[in-house]
Amino acid sequence: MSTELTRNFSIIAHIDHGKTTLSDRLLEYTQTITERQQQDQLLDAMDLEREKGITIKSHPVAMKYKAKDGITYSLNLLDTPGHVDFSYEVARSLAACEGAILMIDAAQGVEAQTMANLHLAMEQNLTIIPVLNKIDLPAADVEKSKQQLEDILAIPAEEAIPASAKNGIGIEDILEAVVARVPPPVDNDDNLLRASVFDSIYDAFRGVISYVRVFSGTIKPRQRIKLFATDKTYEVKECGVFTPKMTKRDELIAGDVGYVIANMKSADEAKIGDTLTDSTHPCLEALPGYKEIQPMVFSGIYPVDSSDYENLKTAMGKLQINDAAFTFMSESSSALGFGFRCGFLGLLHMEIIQERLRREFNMDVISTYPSVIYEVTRTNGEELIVDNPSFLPEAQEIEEIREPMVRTFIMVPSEYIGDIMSLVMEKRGELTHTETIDDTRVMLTCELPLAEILVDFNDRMKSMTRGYGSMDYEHCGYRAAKMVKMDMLIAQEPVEAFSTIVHRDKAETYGRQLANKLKDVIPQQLFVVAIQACVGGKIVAAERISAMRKNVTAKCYGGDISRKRKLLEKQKKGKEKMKQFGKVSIPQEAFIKVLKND
Ligand SMILES: Nc1nc2c(ncn2[C@@H]2O[C@H](COP(=O)(O)OP(=O)(O)OP(=O)(O)O)[C@@H](O)[C@H]2O)c(=O)[nH]1
Repeated sequence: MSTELTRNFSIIAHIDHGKTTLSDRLLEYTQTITERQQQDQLLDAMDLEREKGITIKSHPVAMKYKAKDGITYSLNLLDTPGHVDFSYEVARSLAACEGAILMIDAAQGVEAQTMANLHLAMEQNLTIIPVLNKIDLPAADVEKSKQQLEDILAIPAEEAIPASAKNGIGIEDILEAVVARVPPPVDNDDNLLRASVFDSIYDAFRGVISYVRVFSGTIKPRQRIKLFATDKTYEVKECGVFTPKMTKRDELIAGDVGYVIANMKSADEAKIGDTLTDSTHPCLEALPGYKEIQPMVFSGIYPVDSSDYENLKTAMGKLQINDAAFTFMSESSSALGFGFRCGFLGLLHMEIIQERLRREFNMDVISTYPSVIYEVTRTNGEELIVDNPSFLPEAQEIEEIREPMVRTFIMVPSEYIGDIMSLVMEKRGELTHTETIDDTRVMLTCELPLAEILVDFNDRMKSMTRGYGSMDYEHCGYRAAKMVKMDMLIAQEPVEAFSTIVHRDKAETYGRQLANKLKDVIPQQLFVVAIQACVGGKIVAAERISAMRKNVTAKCYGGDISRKRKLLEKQKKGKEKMKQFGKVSIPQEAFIKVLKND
């Protein structure tokens, strides 16, 4: 079967540049959906996506388009998430395409994520169609955006298509460009089935649904298929395409983008990036690019009320079914009780999971300070991966610790360069490249430790630049660093919920901040309590809480025994909510306050 009339493409853009609006307009123009079916931003199906205004999951859709040459083409559009946490999904979706529409808001110009997403598309050798969107806005400056295309992205300005996704301007030009410029898929002539799984979801009624791009051969119901990563075989129950609703087809052929339902039990059996083939006539090699998604950021999530543990576990299980990138395993902490160690793709992903636990499952949770993954070489040559400070070996057993680094693109108005550079220095980063974007803006490329941008980097960059800065990052390997484990001792007892892995040069400052906070939240005891931040047995910061004798019955002179007893009862109850660390009792709220504040 010929793939001559098929075009597979994605839309990539900086957040808010109009990707979802353009997708909707393309569906409307090709009459894939009627205007009546059309709701605003149809492709962003999840509630949270709508609320946050960002696309999280990729949604493919098949369209028929009768071009000016009179021929009807099959167009497959793969929507991609805009945020860097999900760049793995962007890369997978792009691998299923031959072309990409690069959208640029003509009022804003090229932004940090425009660059990052364009790099991903160029790595896959895709044909790029630049679209200058929002030309209806008075602030739109098409000429300036064209100049930026040439200067920054090295894309010829005459290739750009001016458009307004909102008002439906330029839509036909975009579709014509897709047909004319994006090459049709190349069919492998051995006819063996090769399909790449670029997403999989779990549906309560239909089980696991794998989103696939067929590169060669065909998929049909009742065919036996095999997945490369697991070597497991399945029988195809149904296959079809997205219109955007799932629509059954008799077969999927080379070049098609669609879905396959086989008898799979859980979403992680159909791993994203895996290759699917026929089990009786398999292809010999998997398609390139199979890679497990690795969570980059870890944090403990604990139920505030310990009786919610089982409910929390069930809720996390449900979330994981549709989000293979989220991982969790049980862990316990003497301070927080039983909970889970969770892995995320990045901070936004972490925020989304926490928010969904609260909203969709009504869970009141507390999460510990986020940590990255460290690579550790022991003095005996053994290699370790450490995502939890408690598992870091003793300092004398460590030969080297390496931390994950990110290449960060920061686009800011020129007058803020100085401020941003000091922020980057403070965060142990290095400026590697500066480029002038236009007469008012520059783009700084920096290398920074991931751990340093986790918490407040983006917020501080935004407030420093009064909201005019934008940033994006990509992972760029590991680098050796002087990392140490810092313990907090309260009355000489280490409290592991507060242990962290920090850079040696920052241990004092961080230790002082934490000791100070703890001093405010730990109640006075009957004796002096020392709070000490300790690195390798050496105290780097300390605070003390003075002693107090809290005699709750002092005011009850005379013989009011029942009142006295009541007060003592009350005091006892209060104690139950405390956690005992050696001689000191710390109330649960103290942990929540310290950990939540960070
Ligand atoms: N004036 C104007 N506004 C537009 C146009 N296209 C999109 N918008 C608006 O820009 C905002 C962002 O558009 P979206 O389509 O959600 O952007 P997106 O790129 O899909 O965003 P993410 O899904 O977060 O990556 C919305 O408020 C749109 O209504 C346009 O051509 N003109």
